[in-house]
Amino acid sequence: MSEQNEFKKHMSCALDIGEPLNLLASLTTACNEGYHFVVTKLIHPNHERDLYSKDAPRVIGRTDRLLSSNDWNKLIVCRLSKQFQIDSEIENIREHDKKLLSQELGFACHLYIPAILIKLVQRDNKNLAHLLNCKLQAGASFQVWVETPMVNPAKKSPIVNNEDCDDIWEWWNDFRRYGNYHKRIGLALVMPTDGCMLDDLEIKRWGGEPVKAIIIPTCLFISNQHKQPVLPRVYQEIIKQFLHLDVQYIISGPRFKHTYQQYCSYMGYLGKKLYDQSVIGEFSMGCEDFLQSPLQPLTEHLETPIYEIFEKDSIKYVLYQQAIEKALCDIAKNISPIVVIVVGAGRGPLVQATLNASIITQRKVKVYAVEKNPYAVNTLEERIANEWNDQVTLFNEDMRVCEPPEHADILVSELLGSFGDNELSPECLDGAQRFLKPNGISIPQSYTSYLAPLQSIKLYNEIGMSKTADKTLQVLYETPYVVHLVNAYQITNAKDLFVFEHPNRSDMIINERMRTLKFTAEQNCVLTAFAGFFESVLYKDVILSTNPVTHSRNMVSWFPIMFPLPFPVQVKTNEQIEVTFWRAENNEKVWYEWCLNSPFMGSISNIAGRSYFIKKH
Ligand SMILES: C[S@@+](CC[C@H](N)C(=O)[O-])C[C@H]1O[C@@H](n2cnc3c(N)ncnc32)[C@H](O)[C@@H]1O
Repeated sequence: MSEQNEFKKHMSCALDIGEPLNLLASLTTACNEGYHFVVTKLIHPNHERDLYSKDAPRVIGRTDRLLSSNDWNKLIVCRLSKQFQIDSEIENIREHDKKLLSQELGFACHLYIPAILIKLVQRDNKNLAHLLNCKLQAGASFQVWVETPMVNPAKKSPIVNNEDCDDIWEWWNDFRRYGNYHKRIGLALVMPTDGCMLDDLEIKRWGGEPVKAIIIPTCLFISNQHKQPVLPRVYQEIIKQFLHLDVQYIISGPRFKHTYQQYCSYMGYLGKKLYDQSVIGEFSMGCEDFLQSPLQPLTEHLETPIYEIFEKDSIKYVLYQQAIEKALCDIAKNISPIVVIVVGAGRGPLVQATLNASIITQRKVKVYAVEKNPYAVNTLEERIANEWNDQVTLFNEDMRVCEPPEHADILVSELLGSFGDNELSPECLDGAQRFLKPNGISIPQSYTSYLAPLQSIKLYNEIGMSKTADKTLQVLYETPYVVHLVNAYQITNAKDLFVFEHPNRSDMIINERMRTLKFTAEQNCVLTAFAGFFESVLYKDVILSTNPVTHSRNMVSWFPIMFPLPFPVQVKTNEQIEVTFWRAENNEKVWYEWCLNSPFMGSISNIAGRSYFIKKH
């Protein structure tokens, strides 16, 4: 494991030190106990502020010389001194609190505090949103962490009926909508003190929100047999859901049977334990929510690191080998050797899988490898000479024009992109099937793209932030991205979209497609994009899948593809999300277009492939 991964395994933990009289002493103690930063009130409890009387003290809080600016910026997250009623209907209260809050936010800016914590105490927080967004617009550098219970506390009250019991997510959703989903407004979720109240759907939706911190009340810790603090399994499961998000953990509340140091070292231990349990994590660590352009292997030669990553995914090759074994067994016994042509052979793993399958099934094979990348061919030449004893014949050509000396019983390829057909597997295999015998087998036999509606405010913002001089926002929001989705909520299960079968024996081969899909939202949420996956039938019952519900276990080769929407769309429970997708082509290129029909009628994204397309040559 790389050093960076080791580093990522470390949970960043903060201690909520309340309102200490001696900030420096409390900070030093917390740091010595292993905490990375502290949460405290910015305003010293001894400083009562009065904005109206003439001889009111001018002192706002502690002197900034108490800490270096670097320490203020790295070690202190602030709570506001009180719950400001800036959305009060009473003007005097509203204006008074607005002045105090403005002063406090100004002081936070002055100190270069990295984040401030605020609480929402009612549904309507328009004025608070207005003030905070003004500060952010005016250049305030802090993040705003909205402290929100994971479960609405009102839900637990026997006297509140369901209609009165607003979903706390709605408060948050309204608040950040006022600020147009500002990238510096995030969440500090408070762990429920009654774990059973949290349902799976709610947790998943929080997973698609910009969660910056998780607050763990000290009352949640219990003692293990060594009298050390531990979190009950139900809370560990919650932490697991947020493990790969970049969140900080804040320990808050009085200590009971344990020391704050013990809480901190337990969190360190828990982080390591949970990371060690997540198998997929090791491969994809460091790629979380990172927007990548889909590969164009047809027109751009892949490089060594990419082939290396492919080849690390043993599961993919195990599945291919199983499919080749089954296909070899199905070929008539009188055919020997069986001609297998591996098209797009890369550095040879599927050639190797074919030779392995030949040994296992005891069916003699003659293998041709077709690869257009001259640098990968270099490797294939070396393997033919040193590993494969001239059992393999190589063609350094495009499969669409290559003329092998004999026709194939089996045509093996892996030209699949994150959306199945998006690296032009259909076009390549349609070109290559000329040299497949009339009853020959293609592995894969088919692949189907899958689509699911997605909520990810983080990724929505990331796209906007990737703006450069040569890419307009319109281009960025109608380009698909390959992305390891972490800070995202898949709103419903994916549905199948486009199917491609090989060999394609129809008289007229058409790889253009158009289809409309409908999904039903299970809860109120925000639609920001569509996620794309694929399922491929390699041969008979050997399936390779990236669709979450059928995902090939431990396979890591493909991250999902994401088709963004130009702006977030609010969706209500049971509302229909309807989208139309096109796969279109001309002589030069293939591209997708997509259009939201419901709950909001959008315009067509990527018309004529103006922002994104896949080159054919
Ligand atoms: C996704 S990689 C798979 C490589 C290898 N088979 C594996 O599984 O690791 C696809 C390979 O097909 C090659 N390729 C793509 N289109 C091709 C074409 N039209 N003709 C020949 N090779 C092609 C690429 O250069 C690349 O090496």
